[in-house]
Amino acid sequence: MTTDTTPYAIELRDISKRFGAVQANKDICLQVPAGTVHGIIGENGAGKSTLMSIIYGFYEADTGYIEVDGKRIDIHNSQDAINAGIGMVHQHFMLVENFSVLENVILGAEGGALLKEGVETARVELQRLAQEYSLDIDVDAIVEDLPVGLQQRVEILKALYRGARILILDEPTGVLTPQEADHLFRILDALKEQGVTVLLITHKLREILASTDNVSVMRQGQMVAHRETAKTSKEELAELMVGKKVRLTVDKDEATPSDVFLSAKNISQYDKQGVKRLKNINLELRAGEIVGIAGVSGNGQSELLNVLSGIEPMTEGELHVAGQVITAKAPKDAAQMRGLKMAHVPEDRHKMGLVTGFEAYEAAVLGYHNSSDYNGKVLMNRKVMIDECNQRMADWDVRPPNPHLKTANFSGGNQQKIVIAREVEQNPDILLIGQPTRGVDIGAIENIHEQIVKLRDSGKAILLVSVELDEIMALSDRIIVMFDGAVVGELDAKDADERTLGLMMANAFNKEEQENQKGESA
Ligand SMILES: Nc1ncnc2c1ncn2[C@@H]1O[C@H](COP(=O)(O)OP(=O)(O)OP(=O)(O)O)[C@@H](O)[C@H]1O
Repeated sequence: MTTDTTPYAIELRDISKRFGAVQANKDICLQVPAGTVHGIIGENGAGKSTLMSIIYGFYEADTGYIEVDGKRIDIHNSQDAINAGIGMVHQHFMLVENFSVLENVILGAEGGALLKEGVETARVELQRLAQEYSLDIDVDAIVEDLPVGLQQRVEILKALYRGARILILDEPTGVLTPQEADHLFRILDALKEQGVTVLLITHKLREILASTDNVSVMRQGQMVAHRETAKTSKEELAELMVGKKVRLTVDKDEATPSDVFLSAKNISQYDKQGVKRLKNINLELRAGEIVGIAGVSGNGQSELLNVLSGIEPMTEGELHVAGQVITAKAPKDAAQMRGLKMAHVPEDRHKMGLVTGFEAYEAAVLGYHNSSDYNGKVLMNRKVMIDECNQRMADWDVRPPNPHLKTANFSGGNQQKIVIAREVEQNPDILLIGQPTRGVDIGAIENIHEQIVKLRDSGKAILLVSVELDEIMALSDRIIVMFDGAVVGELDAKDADERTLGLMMANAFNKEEQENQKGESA
């Protein structure tokens, strides 16, 4: 109970959950007042997603129970959670892509909605919800045509339509552009105003400070601290999460770039529909430098990484790498690019970085599995693979350090460490790296950034794509800005600030400068 005897919207009492040897949650207690946004933070593998999965009925707790509005409820599956007014927006959306927003929302909650009047009633209800919560969405749009930010709003609508009064958001901004993230936080304000309670999991302390009322910290399966957000700081929260002081900036000396390792000349790419996704890209990557690509996602950065890494062919242009000229007529695939000492950390670890059914030691050699280091004459050399995996898990602090755990069963941030370690430890001449710290906790970010700078200092070339402007500014020596498939500007990282980059990313920089000049001369 809260002090004024209003029951908490949700209260967790001594929740514990074990997976084999791993105690994922231990005696977790949490009290969340109604109409508040409650942040939950913790290192990768601390047990946040497990706890949310228990609340939403994906897992059953071994011991402990949950109260909603002061009443104990038994949650054995997601339907029980939905019946108790709990909704969840997952990191990976669960939508039918070729269905409309309306169809997605009523799917599984049809009741009478399958009948014609039912659909109309649902449409009216959806429009009302969309308006009430600032969701700004066309209910007849087809989901696959919507950008990720809007797809996420469909997930929120789905939960609200099912009557959710408690909404769980697991890393909701991981895939959003800064503008989409801002809109999401406006939606959270609207939800709060209507008395909805939000549980927000995020690694971004800036978001915690900006949008939550209270925050709880998990470490190694336990709840170790609760704070009122207004009375804490980034530094305190980082320390509470990791158990030691964390450096929140990147420490690096000035770059001394030398030989050109990669040169893209007039590279263009058309997609299957004939739309030009990459427009005459020219760029050079030199030994000993980190080049950051800034841009609102969807402006060609992913296509650029895919073409440079050999995952997709270019349509026009030339790529010069390690003395070889790669063209649309003489393309190379990803395996051949690896042979040119180019490594690639893909933006989406699930789709391209890992095979989630593989054990960690198998995933740790993916793409390099034909190397004679791992591939014996007849069978794979498992002992070498497992020994190496053990070593990397120790060096990169992968938790749990178990080479035989399926990669699906590692937490998101630990999956990311497995992928990055695999690519960096090949000691490539060129590293293409997309969203290196997505879903990664603050302590592990520090380590990943250090490793990237170390690679640069050993004379390697790094191309970094990230939606995190802070990360681009902190790591890069040079920043290239993309807009609508083209390079629209380049800056020395020393001259970059958030405002300039933001304007360049919206292709509005020169326009604003011109406006300013007009204003001055008037
Ligand atoms: N189905 C499962 N089988 C075995 N172990 C699991 C399973 N799900 C989670 N774990 C383990 O439980 C622990 C907690 O994982 P969880 O995903 O809850 O962490 P998290 O705090 O959400 O991490 P992240 O920030 O990286 O997403 C981890 O050690 C993880 O490997």
